[in-house]
Amino acid sequence: MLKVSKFGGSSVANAQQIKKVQQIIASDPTRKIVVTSASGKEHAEDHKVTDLLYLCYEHKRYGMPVDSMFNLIKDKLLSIENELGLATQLAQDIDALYQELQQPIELDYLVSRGEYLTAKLLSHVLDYTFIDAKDLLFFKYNGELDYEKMKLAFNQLEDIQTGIVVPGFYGAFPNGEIHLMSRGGSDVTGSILANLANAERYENWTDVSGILKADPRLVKNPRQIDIITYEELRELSYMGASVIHEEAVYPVKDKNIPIYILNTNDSKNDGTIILNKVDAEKRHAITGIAGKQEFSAITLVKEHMSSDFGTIRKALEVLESYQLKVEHISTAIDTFSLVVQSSQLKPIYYDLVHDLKKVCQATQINVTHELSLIAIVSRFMKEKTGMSGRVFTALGEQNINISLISQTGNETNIILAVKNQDYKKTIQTIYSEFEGDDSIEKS
Ligand SMILES: Nc1ncnc2c1ncn2[C@@H]1O[C@H](COP(=O)(O)OP(=O)(O)O)[C@@H](O)[C@H]1O
Ligand SMILES: N[C@@H](CC(=O)OP(=O)(O)O)C(=O)O
Repeated sequence: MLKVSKFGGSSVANAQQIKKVQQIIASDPTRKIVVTSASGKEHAEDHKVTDLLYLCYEHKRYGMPVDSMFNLIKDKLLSIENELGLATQLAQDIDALYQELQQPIELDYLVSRGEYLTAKLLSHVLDYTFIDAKDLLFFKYNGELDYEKMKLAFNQLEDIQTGIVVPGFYGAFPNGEIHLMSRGGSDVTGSILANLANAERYENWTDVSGILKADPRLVKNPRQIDIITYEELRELSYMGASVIHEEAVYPVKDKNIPIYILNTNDSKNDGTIILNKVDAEKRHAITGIAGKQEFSAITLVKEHMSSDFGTIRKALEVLESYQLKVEHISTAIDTFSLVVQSSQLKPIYYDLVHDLKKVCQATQINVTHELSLIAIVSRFMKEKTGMSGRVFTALGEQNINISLISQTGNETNIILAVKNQDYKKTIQTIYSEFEGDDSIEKS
């Protein structure tokens, strides 16, 4: 049986980190498929190679010099090669990229070079074969993954038993052009490869010991989640728990392949296991809390809406015509609110409000900006009473006003909107409210 091991940017940020990766791979002979992100931040003030490549592209676009930024990338990668005492083609590859940068260059191709160069370097360290993602991960022109084509390519790989390293974050369109995934996409590459390999497990190695009950940048020493379901993970990651990309769930879920979130800096820690179904022996109140900032709520008021048909549908059609994604809906009798990302709303704001008013014959439309969405996720929520009561009381005691509330019949989460200024305090307050609840009840 094989394991697919994906290493995030922090795991390949410098030579010391790469040595840890080498030890992790050497400690388990079934770790034959390795995916890597581009070299990431060594410390808080450092820059991710991916961010520098985006900056190079933007500078070039505005006719500004790129050399200082490009040299940061060059120095970072070459110093890793140097410290590890490797003799590779890296310097020539980087110089060739610099030459390409003097000509018109596609953004996706340029940014993908971070993963490409890092994976080449790692393949030398591990003595595994480098497989370019453009020859293994295929997209159709509509952006969907082409699993049939990927299966064929994967089955033709000859070096799996000796080990392969694949760059994450990109693949190719049918014409061979590079197509970049969304940020954090190397997690998805790992998940796709785990699916293709029918892997025993998908390991996602990062700089934290698994998924924590809250973002460690907001809550001091949050507890670690031992086991979580795919559904809970998807909700937490979509709502901002950035430790793993929200789309990484689907390829492994189909085949019931467990995901392990593990710490490159503490490889003995069991981390978090993500499964389809958990045979729980402990019931906790909440699995985790996550949140995202910068949302707007469009609130539409229409007299006698309760006796009308189709007002919400018409409003949703207007938003669809502007390709504006609805994050949440809450409804009352003659009014409803649609929550959207502020950055998507901004450029179309006046036209959209005008169209909504006309198409829905709204009495009034109010838009509230600077909102944050916070999700409280738990697979046990259904079985527990008083959860929302505790959340509201705890927030009330801190004078935090809740702008919107939503919960679906699944009862796996409660979603709240609060003002951006209350974002951090809300997450901290909810975390403290439930912190002591772990392992209090046995099933
Ligand atoms: N609930 C959470 N649990 C763990 N980490 C979280 C959570 N929410 C946010 N994070 C952040 O996610 C980071 C790991 O993700 P990322 O930076 O993408 O790592 P990598 O570069 O290894 O892919 C952690 O360092 C942490 O700051
Ligand atoms: N390097 C890409 C892809 C990725 O997955 O990175 P990381 O694993 O470091 O989050 C990014 O920064 O978006």
